[in-house]
Amino acid sequence: MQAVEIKKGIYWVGVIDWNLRNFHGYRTGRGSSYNAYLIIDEKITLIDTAKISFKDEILERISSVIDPSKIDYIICNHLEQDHSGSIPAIMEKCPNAQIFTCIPNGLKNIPKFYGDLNYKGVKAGDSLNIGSRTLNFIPVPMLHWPDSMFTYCPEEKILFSNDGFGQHFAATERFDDQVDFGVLMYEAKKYYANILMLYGRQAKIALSALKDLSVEMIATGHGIIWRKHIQEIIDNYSKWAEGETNEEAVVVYDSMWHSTETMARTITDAFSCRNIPVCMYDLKESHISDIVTEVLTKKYLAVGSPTLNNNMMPTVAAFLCYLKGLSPKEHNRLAFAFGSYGWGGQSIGQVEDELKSSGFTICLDKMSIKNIPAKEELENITRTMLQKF
Ligand SMILES: Cc1cc2nc3c(=O)[nH]c(=O)nc-3n(C[C@H](O)[C@H](O)[C@H](O)COP(=O)(O)O)c2cc1C
Repeated sequence: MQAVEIKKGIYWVGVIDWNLRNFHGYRTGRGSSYNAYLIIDEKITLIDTAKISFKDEILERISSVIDPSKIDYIICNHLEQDHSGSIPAIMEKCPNAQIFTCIPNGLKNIPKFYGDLNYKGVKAGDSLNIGSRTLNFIPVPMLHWPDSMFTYCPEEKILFSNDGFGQHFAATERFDDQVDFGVLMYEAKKYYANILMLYGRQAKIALSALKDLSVEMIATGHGIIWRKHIQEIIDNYSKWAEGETNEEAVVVYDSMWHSTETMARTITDAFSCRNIPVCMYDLKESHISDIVTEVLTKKYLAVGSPTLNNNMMPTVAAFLCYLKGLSPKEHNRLAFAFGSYGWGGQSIGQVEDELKSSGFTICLDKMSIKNIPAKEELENITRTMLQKF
């Protein structure tokens, strides 16, 4: 387990989690990594750690550079256990090390995680001299926990951004110019959609804090380090945080006997007839974390469910629950509901209500069809869609 020198005297000592496929409900098809960075200076400094299950691996990587007992400072940019979980194991090796965490929320909460250790709170504008280098602390509260912060090293022009700009992407390569750019940006978008979409306001504040910094490397807490495509990822974060959407559509549904599915196909076809790029997802086959990645940048969303026992289908309810949590309410996105039913037909109104309470503007009356759609009913959907779009 060798460290990777990312700049003279600065080492990646993280962990690659090749087999991670489910990260608190987010499907991580490409695995992930927990990136930690070791700076060799007068004060040996470790920035972030890794999940507790990988404590031996991170210690081995650190040991390939120095004896871990020599660590003076540990910067905890974020308390979540994928970044902080190995702190106790590392502190056993360097019991006199000082742990830096954000004031007030990091300092207040960290004892609940790791008990009584040598903590020091830092706030915006604070800096730490570690010898020939300085570390400046930039709290980014709610990006995506109250304690989240970035650490910036002006002498090296490196931003240690923790969850900001990260991606769940396991790879032996460490830099953005070494991996496929399309895959990398897709995974960065998927990360933003699933973890940060609801914090657009906070993302904009974080981006404005970076405006005056000279950054040559963004050393993320997950995935690949940015050094070539820094402007592209910052530009995309600005667009995502603004809630910019393209004239594109997403159609999402579940169906028991294909009637709602037939409606979904008709709706998809109508978008396509209007040259609105559209993708269609059956919730039995597609994962909600992949679907919200598309929703992030597409203007229209159509959601369909048949009625099952006076309700929408549980798959649709799960999708809408996830979407409601992530939806930035201030963005003007357009949506409508559709579905087939047998008698009461409650599901379609329920879907519409959920879309409204997720902050979507309803752009078309809900479309309900009793039992199997007749040809004229489908033609009516097409006509309505073509008139609207
Ligand atoms: C187990 C089951 C429960 C159902 N419950 C309801 C219901 O409570 N209210 C209703 O209007 N239709 C109900 N239906 C009828 C379906 O909504 C109807 O068959 C619809 O056309 C199915 O659409 P789909 O082909 O997209 O699955 C039920 C159907 C099944 C199989």
